[in-house]
Parts: sequence; C-alpha cells; structure tokens
Amino acid sequence: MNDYPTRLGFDQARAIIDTVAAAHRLERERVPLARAHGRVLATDVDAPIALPPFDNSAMDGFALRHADLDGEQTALRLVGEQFAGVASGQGIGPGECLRITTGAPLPAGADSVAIKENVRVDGDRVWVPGSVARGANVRHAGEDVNVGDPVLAAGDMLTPARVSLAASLGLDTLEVSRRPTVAVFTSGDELVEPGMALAPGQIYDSNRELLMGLLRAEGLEPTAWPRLPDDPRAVEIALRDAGCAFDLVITCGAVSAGEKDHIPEVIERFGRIHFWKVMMKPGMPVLFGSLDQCRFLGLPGNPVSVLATWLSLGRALADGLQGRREPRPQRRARLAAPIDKAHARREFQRARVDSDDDGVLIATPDPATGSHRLAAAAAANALVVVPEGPQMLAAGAVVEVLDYP
Ligand SMILES: Nc1nc2c(c(=O)[nH]1)N[C@H]1C(S)=C(S)[C@@H](COP(=O)(O)OP(=O)(O)OC[C@H]3O[C@@H](n4cnc5c(N)ncnc54)[C@H](O)[C@@H]3O)O[C@H]1N2
Ligand code: MOO
Repeated sequence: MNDYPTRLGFDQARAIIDTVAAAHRLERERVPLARAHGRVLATDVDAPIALPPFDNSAMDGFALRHADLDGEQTALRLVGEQFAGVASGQGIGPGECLRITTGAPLPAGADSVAIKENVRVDGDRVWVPGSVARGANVRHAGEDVNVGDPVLAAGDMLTPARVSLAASLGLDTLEVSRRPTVAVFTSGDELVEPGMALAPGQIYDSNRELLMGLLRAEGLEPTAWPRLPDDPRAVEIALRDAGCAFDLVITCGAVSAGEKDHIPEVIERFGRIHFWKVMMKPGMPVLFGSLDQCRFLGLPGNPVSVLATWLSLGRALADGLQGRREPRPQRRARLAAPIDKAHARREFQRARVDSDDDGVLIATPDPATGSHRLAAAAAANALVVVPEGPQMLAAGAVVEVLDYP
C-alpha cells in the first residue's frame, strides 16, 4: 500500500505542488535593478518620493500665467529660460513668460505652458494664442505616485515596466526571491546526442532541448546533466548527487511502469513521493517528490508529455518556490473545430491560437493527439485544456488555453 496519492485529479496535484512549494520558499536576496528583471519581488515597495517629484512642463514652449491671456493673441514679455536638469529659481510675474523645455521645473507664478509651434517670438515679445487652456501642458508633482503610495507588492513578477518604476523612485536594488537552481536529466539507453549516427533502435534526445528551452524561457538557468542510463545504480547515484546540490531536479522518462523505469523506486527509497500519476493526458505518469535538499519532478518521457506537464504543473512549482503571487494570465479561446473525448482525464491538446478579424481568440486543435508527435507540437503555439470526464465540445465552445512561452 502506497503512502502517497496516486491517479489523483489534476487540481489535487496542483494543490499539493502549491503546498509543498510554499513550505520550501527560497530565501530572499537583494539584487541590483539590472539583475531584477523577471524575478519575483519579495517585499512590498512604498514610494519614497513622489512622481513626478515636482511640477514640470510636458512640452517645449513658454511657461505663462493663464490669467494674462486676453483675446485672440496676447503679447507676453520673455524674461528668461528654464531648461530641464536645473531649477533656476526664476519665477514670472504678470505679463511675463519664460522659455521652457519638456521636463523642466515649472517656474513659480506659471500655471500653463504654450507649445513652441503655436506662438510667435519677436525679440523679447512672445505672442500667445488665447486657445491655451488653464493648466495646459503642466505635469503636476505626485500626479502619478504620492510619497508613501504602495507601488509594488511582494509576489509581483518584475516586468521591465516595474523595474523601471523602481528606478524612477531612485531605488537601485530590490529584494527578490532567489531563483531555484535546476538540474535537468534525460534518461534512456535509446537516446543519442543529435549529430551522432543512429544505431538500430536508437532515437535522438529531443527532450533535453525542449526542457532546457522551457526552463530558460522562465528566466531559470538550468544545468543539463549527462543522460541517465537504464541502470538502477547509476540512476540512484546521479539523482542523490543532484538532490543535495540543487533546489529542483527534473528528469524526463523512466517514470512509468516499464521494467527500466527506475526513478520512482529511487525517490521512494531515498526521499519522499508527494504524488505519482495524475489524471491528465498526456503526462499521466508524472511524479512529484522531495529528495534530500531538492524538490523532484519526474516528467514522463514522451515529448508532448514534457510540454504539458511542465506548462501545467512544473511552472507552478517554480513559481511557488519563488513565492510568485501574481497568477499567470488566464486565456480563453473559442474552438474552431469540435473536440470529443470519452476518457476521464483532463486533456491538453496542441492547438494554434490566433485572433480573428473581430478580435476573438480562435483555437484550432491539431488532430494529432499522440504524445510522441513532436511535429504537431512544433506547429502549435498553445495547449487547449479539455476538462475532466467525457466531453463533446462544439465548434465555438470556449476553452482555456495555455500559451507556449
Ligand atoms: N504499461 C504501461 N505502459 C505505459 C504507461 C503505463 O501507465 N503503463 N504509461 C504510458 C505513458 S502515458 C507514457 S507518457 C509513457 C511514459 O513513460 P516514461 O516516463 O517511463 O518514459 P520512457 O518510457 O522512458 O519514454 C517514453 C517515450 O518517450 C521517449 N523518450 C524518452 N526520453 C526522450 C528524450 N529525451 N527525447 C526523445 N524521446 C524520449 C522514449 O523513447 C519513449 O518512446 O509510458 C507509457 N507506457
Ligand atoms: O500520458 Mo502519456 O504522457 O499519454 O503519453
């Protein structure tokens, strides 16, 4: 009798991943902004300064007092200039204006800016049209962010816009979660490195590139280990070795029911299995465990199973270890063709998802459903999620889709 769940529902598997990941949150570290991109923020950030920090001009032109404008054209006296980068301290009085550039502090007394193209300059006279509105082209201090405003939250993904917001607030470092170190193993005596000659019965190792690419697309820096042979002792040594050196060990293959599938017994003997076999298709034999210091993910060997298990479960594990709270964007699309399925498992079908002329996302499922069909996976750009249980989804039905990275 196993002491771990098996043949469990997809949502239950996902919940176990979330719980185990939360219990093994990686520590935080402070990094310079240049290294913060794509990381998960570990603390809330409140604005130390206002944005903009001071009233300033949105355009190149002339700062003026709106009350001075009278009729179609008003002549104002040019009394100086205020460029971006210095605060000259010069203000304006009634009937006066100041030449100003975009981003320059608004001089005391001014409340509006007339853009350069709309005025006529004649010596120290500046003719301004009456159409300039009060407050035109002025950006006010704090209109974007006030001092103390909460601007970023722990668990946010640091997108370029968020890192640049931190920069605009004068922050030069951010506290982020450490990224998991990841070891990647492919396994099987049938596998040969691309570029070598194939002997009868051999195939090229395609999962290594698939998995390394998927991991790198998440900003991870995985280490590919030598392929595991179908030898129990060699598998044990390699996995135990990696288990004490990495935060996450991912294997693909050797996790199902075959005589050469040695991975589950190694994890059970030397670590702990959190679950093995999930009611999903492809990817059913997926195994999640812990081994020494690391979380262990045993993905099934079929290439499309690797894609489906990584996108639906593996990514959630990497997110959870880093404390990502912001959910991945949930996308839905309408089916271009019906999908009928009789089995009980949640199914992930390859599809092309594109938007139609009305802006509606349309998913065209690929009829190739075999989990070895990599060409169909390469032609697709997403996986359509077909819910558990028998389903007869008509063309036009709305389905969840998982975009490829
Ligand atoms: N009696 C049973 N047989 C199988 C079951 C089962 O429950 N009972 N599950 C099937 C399902 S579903 C899958 S998926 C596979 C998964 O098996 P493994 O994870 O043990 O993977 P392998 O047997 O090692 O390989 C499966 C398949 O994928 C090819 N492969 C493996 N690694 C690579 C690689 N790096 N690059 C390219 N191709 C790879 C391998 O040659 C096999 O064809 O088991 C079913 N069988
Ligand atoms: O579940 Mo397997 O991954 O169908 O091919």
